[in-house]
Amino acid sequence: MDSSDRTILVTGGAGYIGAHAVKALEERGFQVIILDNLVYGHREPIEAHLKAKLVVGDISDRHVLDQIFTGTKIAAVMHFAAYAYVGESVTDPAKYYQNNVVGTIALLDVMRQHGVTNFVFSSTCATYGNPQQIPIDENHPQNPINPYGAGKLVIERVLKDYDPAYGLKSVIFRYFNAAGADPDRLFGEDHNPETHLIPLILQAAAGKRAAISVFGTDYDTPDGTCIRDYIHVTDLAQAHVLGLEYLLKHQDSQIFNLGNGNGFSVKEVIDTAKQVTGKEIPVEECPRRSGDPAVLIGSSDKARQILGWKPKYADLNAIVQHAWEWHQYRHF
Ligand SMILES: NC(=O)c1ccc[n+]([C@@H]2O[C@H](COP(=O)([O-])OP(=O)(O)OC[C@H]3O[C@@H](n4cnc5c(N)ncnc54)[C@H](O)[C@@H]3O)[C@@H](O)[C@H]2O)c1
Ligand SMILES: O=c1ccn([C@@H]2O[C@H](COP(=O)(O)OP(=O)(O)O[C@H]3O[C@H](CO)[C@H](O)[C@H](O)[C@H]3O)[C@@H](O)[C@H]2O)c(=O)[nH]1
Repeated sequence: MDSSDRTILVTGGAGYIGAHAVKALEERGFQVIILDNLVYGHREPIEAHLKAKLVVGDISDRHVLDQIFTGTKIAAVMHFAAYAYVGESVTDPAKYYQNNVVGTIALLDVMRQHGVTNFVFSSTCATYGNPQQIPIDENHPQNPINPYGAGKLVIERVLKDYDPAYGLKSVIFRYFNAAGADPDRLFGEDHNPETHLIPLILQAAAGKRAAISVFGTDYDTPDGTCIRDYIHVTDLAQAHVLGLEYLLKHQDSQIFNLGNGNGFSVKEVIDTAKQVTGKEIPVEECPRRSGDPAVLIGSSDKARQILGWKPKYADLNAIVQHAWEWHQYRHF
């Protein structure tokens, strides 16, 4: 790999996980072009804190993609761009299949035309559906229970078929619950609307919302609330750099879970946030949210063994602490 082979196209790089990944790529000496339509992404922190060139455009815009691939030799595409609201995917599945499936296939078509054959894909533990055993490893059956997970699974299948047919090599990451923020406070989780547990708890701690709703207290878990595997976004970003380097070196398609292998209940996350923030966090007990499995915990042994990935911030305290610092000190 010479220096001209170190430019990576990062779609969705102005979003939550994408921005952290671009930071990690730049720290590792990669050049980055971000393609983001800014429907959910944020321009300001990208332009303030990253060297990457931001192209504002859509993954399904063939013209924009042609310009990017013609202008620069792209070693790989890291594909974060997608819609990611599970609930909305149930009420408006067309929006999800159009963007996450049709849009991704359009991107893959243009890559093929330009001879770009390395692809890193953001998949999700939502492709597994209701777990048959815990922890979930990569061989667990995949039976998604919502259109968001189903669409991600379609792309996993497309990638499986494109490898032998077109030589398209991919690393697929199935994330568990991405959380936390950049320890240097440059980026954080800034979804609008926000649906994820930790940022909503911190909004309640900051007095920006009246209370945190706890969706279900009658699950078959020790305290009756759902258990999830929270993974620090900086550790996710690091895994992407390792996955990319593995792909470029070995030209070998792989699938990896990314989680910590530890589960925390909703009540435990709220208790941790109380300790970290020193604030009262009003709680409102609510009915279950439809489609939520009681427990989701992943085994990431494969990523540890093959990629040498070691999460640096596996402790829930650090995850919540970094998220809280970013909430308090954010500039944008
Ligand atoms: N957040 C999680 O816990 C989680 C878990 C599993 C998988 N994922 C996946 O990780 C990826 C990133 O998630 P995130 O939480 O950072 O979401 P995000 O919404 O913060 O980032 C997605 C980015 O993609 C951009 N985008 C969407 N559609 C686009 C299009 N057609 N063209 C160009 N840009 C487009 C958005 O503007 C946004 O900046 C997604 O693919 C998501 O499905 C996220
Ligand atoms: O206000 C809230 C928000 C969430 N929860 C609970 O907190 C847990 C975590 O919920 P999140 O919405 O933060 O995340 P999910 O577990 O729904 O995450 C799923 O959706 C994500 C997409 O946003 C990713 O795909 C991820 O891999 C997938 O597990 C769930 O038990 C949920 O019921 C609450 O009790 N109150």
